[in-house]
Amino acid sequence: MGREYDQDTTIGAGKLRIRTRGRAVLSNPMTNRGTAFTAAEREALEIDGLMPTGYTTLENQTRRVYEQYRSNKSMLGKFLTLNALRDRNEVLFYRLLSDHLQEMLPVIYTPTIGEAIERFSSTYNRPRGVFLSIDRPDKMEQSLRNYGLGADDVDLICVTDSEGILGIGDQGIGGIQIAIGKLSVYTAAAGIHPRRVIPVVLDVGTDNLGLLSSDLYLGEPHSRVRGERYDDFIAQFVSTVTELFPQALIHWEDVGTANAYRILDRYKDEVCTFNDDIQGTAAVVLAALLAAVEVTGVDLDDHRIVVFGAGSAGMGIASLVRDQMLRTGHSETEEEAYSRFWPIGIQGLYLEDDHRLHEFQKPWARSRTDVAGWELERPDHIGLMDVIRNVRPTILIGTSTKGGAFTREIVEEMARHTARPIIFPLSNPTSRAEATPADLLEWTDGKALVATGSPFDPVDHDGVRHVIAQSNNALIFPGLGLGVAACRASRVTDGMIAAAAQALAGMVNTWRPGAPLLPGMGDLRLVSATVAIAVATRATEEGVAQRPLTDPVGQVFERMWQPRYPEIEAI
Ligand SMILES: NC(=O)C1=CN([C@@H]2O[C@H](COP(=O)(O)OP(=O)(O)OC[C@H]3O[C@@H](n4cnc5c(N)ncnc54)[C@H](O)[C@@H]3O)[C@@H](O)[C@H]2O)C=CC1
Ligand SMILES: CC(=O)C(=O)O
Ligand SMILES: [Mg+2]
Repeated sequence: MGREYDQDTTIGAGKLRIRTRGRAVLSNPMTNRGTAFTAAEREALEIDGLMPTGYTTLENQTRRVYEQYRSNKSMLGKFLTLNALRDRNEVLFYRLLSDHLQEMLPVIYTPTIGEAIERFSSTYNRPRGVFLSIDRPDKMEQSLRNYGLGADDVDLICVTDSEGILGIGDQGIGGIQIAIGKLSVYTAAAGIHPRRVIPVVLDVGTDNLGLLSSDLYLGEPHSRVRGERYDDFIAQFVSTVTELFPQALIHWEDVGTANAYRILDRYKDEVCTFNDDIQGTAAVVLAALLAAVEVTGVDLDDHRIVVFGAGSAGMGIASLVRDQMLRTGHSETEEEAYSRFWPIGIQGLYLEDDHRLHEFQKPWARSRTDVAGWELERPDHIGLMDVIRNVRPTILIGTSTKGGAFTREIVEEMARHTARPIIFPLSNPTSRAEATPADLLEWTDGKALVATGSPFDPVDHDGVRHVIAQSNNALIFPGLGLGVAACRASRVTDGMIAAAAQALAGMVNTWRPGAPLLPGMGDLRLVSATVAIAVATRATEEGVAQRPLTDPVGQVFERMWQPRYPEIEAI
């Protein structure tokens, strides 16, 4: 038996050929268009009489569902309303989202998605995505096939093992929502076709005791599997998806620190893959830093950078900034570039003899001689305040998950030694942000150059309106995915990540006091297309593009799916 419908998903919206009739047409979100079916379509699809006779255009439907959306009082209510709409009518969902991207991004993405993930099992009503259990490896291939997509039908697979969801840690099976959320952003921002993607959660258990002790928890009810069995499961996943969907880009999301770099290093030269928290974040933050550094008038190489929370995201940022210093600055050796960074984790400043450091963190650790003679608040611990006092940093990056860590005392101490302190509290969701922009601007008398991970309102200080850049990897990953799809890149190279950062940096204009350090989320479609063109161009230059790029602008725009009702043919 064939599928319920057929759609050419390779270019534009394509033509929708529908095989089913009657109520089945209305219960499939990809074929249903509610009262926007014309009289002729209603007759051909045998749905006459199954809805009111009135006809509504997509524009009017969008106005109607927007009113329904606005009537929700809570953010989670808005999230659930949007989810229900997507389950009814996917084109209408994306049309609404695209028309109100800036307003709705905080609902389908950070911060609201954090709450939706935490409450996944208790608010569950219908499945979306693929759930793969470590206890049933024999079912992996069939589960992926059951999703119903063929070898050439998939551009993107977003996968998480849920150990490090945003800043809220291990969320077990609920992590599927971050994969779904990221893929929604790919579609809304970059026009990746919603039927050419697969969200996946790798259920390897959870160490979250709250979830394990709940009767409603829907994941494997045991602690997180680690070691060889975990690695074998990841290897099986990578080989199964590359065999089933050879054109798909594998996007890793919110994998725990101990595994994120290992997985990336193991597979990045073998398959088309990237880690969003490490590489996507690095690219967006580099772009924001380049804008901030320009405002300070001090070369990037001459800044002293504290990375507070030097895990996946923090070390990814440091690596890309280091590469930028080596490529364009006056740092001649790696040692010189490394010497600009001061990484801090939960145990304090990273030191060379700290056996708790992961392999990827070791090159960043400071030597004991670097800190000899420092006056410390506590003799056995080098904390953030100690580093601020002794190093006098000019840039402070927060990727620690520790809400409120950048206190007034710390920020005032930093501001004492630098004219324009660059301070990026990047942790998500909002409750985890290391500081709020309003506080940072007040404590520095309007001098701080600020970017955040979750959205914040503008801040008025001393007659200047400071528009706060949201330095979130959402400004990068959609364009990266689109660029890879447009030229069929076989790998995601470091050069492609750097090209994405440079393209984004090129869109920033900071001449006006208080101007944001990055484009706004309302411009996400333009940003994503610009990033995609740069990525596809670099992939071609580096010889990893499998499709000739004769017309980069045309080839990228041609691939951007638009939320419109395609022409219908009843077959
Ligand atoms: N704005 C953006 O686009 C992105 C933001 N993030 C945010 O960054 C945060 C970290 O994410 P990942 O790097 O993926 O997590 P991770 O778990 O890999 O890294 C967290 C790091 O913070 C350190 N840390 C934890 N508690 C600390 C404390 N009290 N004091 C000092 N250091 C502490 C840990 O030692 C670890 O090195 C999350 O809140 C996440 O939402 C992550 C990716 C992108
Ligand atoms: C934005 C993102 O990827 C995170 O907070 O983990
Ligand atoms: Mg993430």
